[in-house]
Amino acid sequence: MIIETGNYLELTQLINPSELSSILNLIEQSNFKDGKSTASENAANVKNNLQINSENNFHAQQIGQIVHQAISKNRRIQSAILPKVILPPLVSQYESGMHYGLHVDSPLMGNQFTIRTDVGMTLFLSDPSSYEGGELEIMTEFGLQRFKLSAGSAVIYPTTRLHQVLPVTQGKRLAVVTWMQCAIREANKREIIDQINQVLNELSVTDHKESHLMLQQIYSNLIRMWAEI
Ligand SMILES: O=C(O)CCC(=O)C(=O)O
Ligand SMILES: [Fe+2]
Repeated sequence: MIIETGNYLELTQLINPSELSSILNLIEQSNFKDGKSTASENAANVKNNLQINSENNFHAQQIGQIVHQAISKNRRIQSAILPKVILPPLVSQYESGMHYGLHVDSPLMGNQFTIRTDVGMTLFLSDPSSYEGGELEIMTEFGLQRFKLSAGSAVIYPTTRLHQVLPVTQGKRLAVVTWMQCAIREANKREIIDQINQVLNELSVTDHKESHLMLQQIYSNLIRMWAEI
């Protein structure tokens, strides 16, 4: 029995190749703007990239829908993150020489509605061999972790951590970034809920019907105790 655990979720192929090419097509029809416009004052000082903003942009809204659907049907995300609200995503582009220095994301975000940002997500859109640099580097509680994932794969991480996008020195890095408010605010509680859910899935294919039912009750009651809706 392997229980996946932790607050850094790596999702291989969050979107499939056809969703990826739809997103890339939509991006081709959109215009990028200076990314400083969506950063808080402190972050704007270290932010040097280009962005497409979902608000008032039809193509970006369609990208948002594809990403939203992929998040909603992904069982690992639903189990470990319990998203309550997902922000309309931003599409970002880093060309050679661009980077996003060490920063902390705003705790509250959103224009049409405000969410508390519990976790952030980067969905990588470019083939990692097509650009140099551009790793997402997070100062985790276990030390520095770098992510440069395959096109279509994503990482979700606690927004409480300082992070940066290292300079792109060659090629172009495209990514979709978004933030979520979780039904359960604290990461350590979400981890317990996720672990129970994984044991429940293991038990569901065995004959331990009473244990399964009992654990389902514990799982449900803990969510009732901890969720803020
Ligand atoms: O592109 C990324 O991997 C993360 C970008 C980021 O940190 C941000 O937009 O706040
Ligand atoms: Fe960030």
